[in-house]
Amino acid sequence: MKTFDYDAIRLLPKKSVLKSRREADTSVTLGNHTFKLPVMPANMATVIDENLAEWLASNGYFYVMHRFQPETRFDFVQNIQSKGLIASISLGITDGEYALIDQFKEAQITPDYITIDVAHGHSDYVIKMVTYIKENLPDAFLIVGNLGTPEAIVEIEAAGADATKVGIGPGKACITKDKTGFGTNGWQLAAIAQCAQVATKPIIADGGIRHNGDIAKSIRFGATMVMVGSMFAGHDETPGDLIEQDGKTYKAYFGSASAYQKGHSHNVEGRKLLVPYKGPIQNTLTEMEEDIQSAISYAGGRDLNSLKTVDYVVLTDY
Ligand SMILES: NC(=O)C1=CN([C@@H]2O[C@H](COP(=O)(O)OP(=O)(O)OC[C@H]3O[C@@H](n4cnc5c(N)ncnc54)[C@H](OP(=O)(O)O)[C@@H]3O)[C@@H](O)[C@H]2O)C=CC1
Ligand SMILES: Nc1nc2c(ncn2[C@@H]2O[C@H](COP(=O)(O)O)[C@@H](O)[C@H]2O)c(=O)[nH]1
Repeated sequence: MKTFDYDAIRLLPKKSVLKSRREADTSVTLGNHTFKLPVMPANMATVIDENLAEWLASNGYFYVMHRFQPETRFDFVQNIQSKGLIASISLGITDGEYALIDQFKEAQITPDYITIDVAHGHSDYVIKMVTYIKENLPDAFLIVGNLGTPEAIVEIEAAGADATKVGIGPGKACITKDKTGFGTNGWQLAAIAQCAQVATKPIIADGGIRHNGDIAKSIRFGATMVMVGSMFAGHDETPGDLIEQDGKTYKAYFGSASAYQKGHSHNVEGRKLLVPYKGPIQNTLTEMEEDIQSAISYAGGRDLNSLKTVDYVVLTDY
């Protein structure tokens, strides 16, 4: 099996048809809605909170709220939908999560997007949850993760997922490969390519995005959108206090399977690190948009579709 990752790939330019990069359209449709960028912040406690979720929804960006304050999710959905905004939440697969689905059904409230968020999404118990959600909240757009193989994509799509999320262990706060020996760390982009070959529904590339150019590369190899953790952590709007160290300013970024998030030390697969403080998140989103517009121009097109067919080289020294 040939493997490669983001750093080994260079996309090859085609003749541009744009007078200005500002003409390039970076919008993407997922389910019934169209968003400004093919990018979403990771559903992690140090990346998003309810305030940022509402800001993103109000400004045309997709988001997935995390599941680590489980008791707030019902009110969150009710509140954000009362403002005419999209509700997008995460669920686990433990018994209590079924009760939340029942609560939504009884109240006749359907979150617009639900993401099943577990480490190993290719699981009988994930399939059971997919089935339950599709039976009880059929109008919710269901994203299921995380997966890392074509077999998993085929089975989870067949179970009823509307989109799948690919990436086992490429995240910056991740220690899965060291703790278990498993995952797509080091070959995440090739894993996306393999999964995309069998996928009939959108794929979200999750983890390992270190540069804005990695967004274009993800789309070239089959992703519809990307999920970004560490690059979104550290902003004014992301959760956490500023930390001063050696004259520099940081914010904490910790894995959802870190002892810090779990509150215990069993089955830890994540770590805590500091990321540089980055100021307002709008600046980062604008830079991403401009870089994706440039990428579309290099691809010789007018929108994200043009990225899907560009040629590329694999650098052999990696
Ligand atoms: N993308 C990635 O590479 C990874 C992401 N994460 C993130 O960390 C958070 C916690 O993940 P997770 O531990 O799945 O969530 P949970 O702690 O909610 O566990 C999921 C459920 O599945 C059971 N389970 C069975 N086998 C596994 C397995 N191999 N790995 C994990 N759970 C298993 C667990 O039981 P029991 O605990 O008794 O085994 C638990 O009931 C999530 O937000 C997830 O996205 C974590 C690791 C990797
Ligand atoms: N193996 C682990 N993966 C984790 C954990 N917490 C989150 N994640 C995954 O990382 C991405 C974000 O990656 P980044 O490279 O953009 O920082 C996130 O969406 C999860 O899929 C964890 O504790 N362990």
